Amino acid sequence: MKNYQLRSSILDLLIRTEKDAGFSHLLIDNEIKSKRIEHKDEKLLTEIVYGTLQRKLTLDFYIDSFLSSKKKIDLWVRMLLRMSIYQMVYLDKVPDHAVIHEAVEIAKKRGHKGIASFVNGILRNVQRKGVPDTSSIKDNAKRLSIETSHPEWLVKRWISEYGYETTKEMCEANITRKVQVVRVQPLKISREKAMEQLGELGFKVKTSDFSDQGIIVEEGNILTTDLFKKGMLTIQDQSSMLVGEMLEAEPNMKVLDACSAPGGKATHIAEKMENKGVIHAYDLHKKKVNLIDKKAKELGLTIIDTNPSDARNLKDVHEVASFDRILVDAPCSGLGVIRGKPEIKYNKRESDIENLSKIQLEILHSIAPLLRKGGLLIYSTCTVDVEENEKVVQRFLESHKDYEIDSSFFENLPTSFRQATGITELGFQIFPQDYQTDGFFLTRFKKIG
Ligand SMILES: C[S@@+](CC[C@H](N)C(=O)[O-])C[C@H]1O[C@@H](n2cnc3c(N)ncnc32)[C@H](O)[C@@H]1O
Repeated sequence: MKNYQLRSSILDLLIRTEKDAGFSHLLIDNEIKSKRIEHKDEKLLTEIVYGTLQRKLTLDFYIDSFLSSKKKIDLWVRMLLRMSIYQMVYLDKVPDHAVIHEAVEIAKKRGHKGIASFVNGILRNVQRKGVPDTSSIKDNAKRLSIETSHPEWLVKRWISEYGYETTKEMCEANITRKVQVVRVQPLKISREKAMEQLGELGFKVKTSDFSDQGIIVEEGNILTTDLFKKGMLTIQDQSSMLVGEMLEAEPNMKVLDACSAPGGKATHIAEKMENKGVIHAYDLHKKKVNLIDKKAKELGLTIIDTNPSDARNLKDVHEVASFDRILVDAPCSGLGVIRGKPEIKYNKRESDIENLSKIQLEILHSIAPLLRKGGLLIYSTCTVDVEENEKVVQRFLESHKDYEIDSSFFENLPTSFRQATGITELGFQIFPQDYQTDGFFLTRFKKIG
């Protein structure tokens, strides 16, 4: 693909992520498939799209410092400037003069000579003077917000919840690249054998500490392998694999997965159960539930019984005390997965958090009677926020005296995590900077009454 076409595709993709609030990883996948982007270009495209999105606020700070007045610029022009400055400042793959040349060509074709000369002017300034220094910004939250491209409300919120140092580390981790991690389907292939085969194909792999099924892929795209196509591997972040491990579901148990789509954890649990017993899996809509069926089919798992339902209505569907294990992997603000889905940090509002924590608690309240005495319930989210995590757990315990935090949860954690910074008496907050995973929260309750 010609440089011009590639840059044009990148620009279109970036505009779509902004306009449609689309998920960047899905848009990138579609773009790669639909335009048959060559392998060498695929890497560059992914790098520029993610990098530009991850650093949007920082790049806007740079752009605005070169504008003479509060000049309003069209979205596509701003996007073109963002992606060009991103390449000039953070990548050394393409020389600055080539980046500027391509940007000016695009500006000429999509706009007119005036816009081309405006784009040229700003980019030449960046080339000559460099980007402005942020160290003079005195306010810690504001500086961190600009330097790491997180909205100021979020930085302030995290500082008040976790302190400045942890927040800084978290924001910095969120602008690094996400590593690919896969889970082996152990009923089809052992982890050792899968790693051996991946090694032979030239992949750089290592084992995960989170799950005996996890493989970290340091280099190479797993989606193209036969192992993946034949359902021997599936993509799953390490922190989310910890749920399947800690639920301790055994063959022939009856399990409830109340918020299940797209089925990453349900299929993991089915593997742990050796595909024996039953998992009742729910999500809000048929379309979502179909995703669980699709994943189960790909992996050759047959014990997941799926149905659309609001988890808050399940107490009318199932008998009291009828489940051995329950998973509530709740809908959440997703602030733990910002590294892989940078658009989340720009689209979320602080008011969403309050609303979500209400729903999370309602789901827990309504499914609580369904667990049998002695059974285990995991509550998890892919977010980093006290309101949605520890506070929901605390409120649930206050109103359910028949439940307690299962202390063996902490003892059963893999040894390397037992002293983790995010462990409290209410659960385990995994920060994205701690193990290069998604940010994630999980805790395990035991029913005692
Ligand atoms: C974090 S995701 C679940 C991920 C899934 N457990 C996995 O491992 O693939 C949360 C899910 O909850 C669903 N959801 C939201 N509100 C719900 C509700 N009231 N009842 C059931 N599911 C709900 C969302 O559609 C979303 O698919």
